[in-house]
Amino acid sequence: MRAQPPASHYLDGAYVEDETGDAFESVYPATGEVLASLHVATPALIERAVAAAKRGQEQWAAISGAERSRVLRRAAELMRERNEELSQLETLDTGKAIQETRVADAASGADALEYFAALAADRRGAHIDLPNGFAYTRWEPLGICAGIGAWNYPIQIAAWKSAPALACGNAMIFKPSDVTPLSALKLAEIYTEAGLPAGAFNVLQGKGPLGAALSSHPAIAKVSVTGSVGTGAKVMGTASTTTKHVTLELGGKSPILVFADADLDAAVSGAILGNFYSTGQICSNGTRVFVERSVRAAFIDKLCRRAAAIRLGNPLDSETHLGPLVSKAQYDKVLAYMRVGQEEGATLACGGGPATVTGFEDGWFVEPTVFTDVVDTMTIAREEIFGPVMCVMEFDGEEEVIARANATEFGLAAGIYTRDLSRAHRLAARVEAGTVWVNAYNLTPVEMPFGGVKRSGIGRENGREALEHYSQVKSVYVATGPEDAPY
Ligand SMILES: NC(=O)c1ccc[n+]([C@@H]2O[C@H](COP(=O)([O-])OP(=O)(O)OC[C@H]3O[C@@H](n4cnc5c(N)ncnc54)[C@H](O)[C@@H]3O)[C@@H](O)[C@H]2O)c1
Repeated sequence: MRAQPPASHYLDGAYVEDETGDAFESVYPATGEVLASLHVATPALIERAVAAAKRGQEQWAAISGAERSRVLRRAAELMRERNEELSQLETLDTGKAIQETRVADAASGADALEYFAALAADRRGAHIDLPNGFAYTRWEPLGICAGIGAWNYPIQIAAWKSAPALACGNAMIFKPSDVTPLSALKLAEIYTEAGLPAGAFNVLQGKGPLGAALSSHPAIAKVSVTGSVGTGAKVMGTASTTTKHVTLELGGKSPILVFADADLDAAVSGAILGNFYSTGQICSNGTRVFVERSVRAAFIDKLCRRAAAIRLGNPLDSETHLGPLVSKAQYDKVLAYMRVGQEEGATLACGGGPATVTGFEDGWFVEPTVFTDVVDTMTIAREEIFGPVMCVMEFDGEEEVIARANATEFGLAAGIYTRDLSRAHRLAARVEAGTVWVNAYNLTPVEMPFGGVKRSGIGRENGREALEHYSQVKSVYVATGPEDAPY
């Protein structure tokens, strides 16, 4: 199985290769087969990308908002037309089941392009009346922005970052994760075909050191990273050396609160989607499921019956629910957490180990896993696992559960299942999270801002709020009368 792109990088409107950069490979997680061989960007290539982005940004920012909107809309159309091709590529690169990638990856990226296309044409400042004149504000682009992606939603992340950046008149240099390097190149092709000026969107391949080089480059004004809390902290440190703007979309250990009055079937669906979708590799997953004591047994019974029906299999088969984990490293990490959970005394209600899929014996498949009798201090209840591993805990009453839900360094998301809407709103205000779902979980429409509090991040993607993270306001004071000098 091959998915070799014409070259490793895309800059200044074309594919570019530089074989002097270290070689690395992208593999299909279901079989371990090599999909593509690529090279890491060299320092010379980084400089070429920065020079191209500077030219591209000047040209792009000089055209009208309405024109920028047309280009982004055309790119969204192309993404939708190519959804099947892009979904297959994403499934090969990530191992995620095609039934997911068809609806949640390029399609979600196209939503972002469309949404920010609409806003591109409507960027306007304020008029402020003053005693001796007036002031007005101008929203201006930042310049060159760097985007750094994680491997779980490669093309979606590239689109969620580049769409608001481009809408505001910036250029972007995007670095996908080296684990999933392929689909961002396809997005670059689409932008060029849609009429984006050369250099306004570039893709450089590489690992941590390339991310660090972009985060410290003096000509780059902003860096937006999606990744782990540790990486976010490093990026913030590096970016501080040149006082860059940062957006950090980081990890989580989010709570789902299930009250006794909830629709239990809906709560079980939320817990399943919020733990097993994308084989559990989602930042906002609700991996700590707190269930009110009186419904605990019924909840676990329904949950395990539903989990047992999850189909692991060929990721390219439309009937498959779950594919493998993305890499051997992630497979080893998730299995280690499954062992630690048992060693620390949690009860294994279902799953708990590697899974064998006929015809894909070399794939990195693991069983959807539910631990019960989990105590808040256990490792599996505190650390982000990033695999299909759910912890179920019981609670008695609102005060107890909100304190326990908030007792974490993370603050990405939370879910509340109850029929008592006063309680839902009361707790939505008290839970420390960037996004709260009431009687739903893990839905991220582009119209709604998304991001974390506490160590889960800074800044927001999506929604109108994202534009403020890709532009800066300039105040212009205009005097309409004489100014008295005090001396
Ligand atoms: N909040 C969100 O929106 C969101 C979305 C998806 C994933 N995530 C998080 O991402 C993590 C999983 O993805 P991952 O394993 O690819 O994360 P990671 O932190 O290992 O890597 C993320 C990206 O940062 C780059 N990087 C690594 N070191 C760097 C450095 N020193 N400077 C600059 N860049 C550097 C990597 O090459 C990669 O492109 C999880 O913690 C998950 O919660 C968050």
